[in-house]
Amino acid sequence: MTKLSVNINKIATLRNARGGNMPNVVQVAKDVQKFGAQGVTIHPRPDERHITYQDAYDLKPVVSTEYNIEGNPIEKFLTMVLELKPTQVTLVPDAVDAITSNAGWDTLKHKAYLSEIINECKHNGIRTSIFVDPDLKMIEGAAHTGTDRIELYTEAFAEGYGKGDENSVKPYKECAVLAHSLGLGVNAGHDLSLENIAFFKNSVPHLLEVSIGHALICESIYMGIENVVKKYLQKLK
Ligand SMILES: CC(=O)[C@@H](O)[C@H](O)COP(=O)(O)O
Ligand SMILES: NCC(=O)COP(=O)(O)O
Repeated sequence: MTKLSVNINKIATLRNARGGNMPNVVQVAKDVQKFGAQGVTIHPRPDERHITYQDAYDLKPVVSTEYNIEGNPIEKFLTMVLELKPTQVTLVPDAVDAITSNAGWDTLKHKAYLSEIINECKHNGIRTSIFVDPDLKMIEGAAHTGTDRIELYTEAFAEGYGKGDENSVKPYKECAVLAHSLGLGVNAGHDLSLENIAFFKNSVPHLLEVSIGHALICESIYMGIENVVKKYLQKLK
């Protein structure tokens, strides 16, 4: 079984459009867990354009499943993570002005930097994961940082698969096999959807967790969030 962690960034995007509290991100986090999701993911960005740092604190008491906080480990982010002690922190090298995450870490170039942060998080009882492109060299580099897990950046797969190229999953399969052999847990995320998740899950071994947000919320507009969460759970069995 692969766990589903629902990324609720887009619920906050909608809320922020009017400045009130509708939809309520805390209530949505409670509900997706009630519908069966095994985790809640947030990715607060420095400009707080969707999930805010305050949301991260407000969500802590209601996330009874796995709480996964993603982000670039700038000082403010790291302070918050060390205070909140979520189940998992996923380190993502996103630029301040990036519209969304668009690359994984260069784990060779940033080995010392990542190792230091990972060590600190692990000392505080937080599981660590680092966002990486499906590149065998980056997986080997990740193993040398001491991280518990990697998160495979799945945009290239989603794009290729969407155009009918089933071979786009091959590098992910190879990276997952290597990561597992090196003792790393394997997560994945970005642009996964009801269209591509079953193929990805059935092709990539050792997949512990997927975090899905953008497509899941879009699909929920038409099908309802309870129904959509349950459809993902069915495909991830
Ligand atoms: C790390 C990652 O893959 C992202 O998908 C991210 O967590 C989503 O962030 P946005 O909601 O800001 O696009
Ligand atoms: N880590 C990926 C994530 O949380 C959600 O990405 P997306 O489904 O919003 O592209």
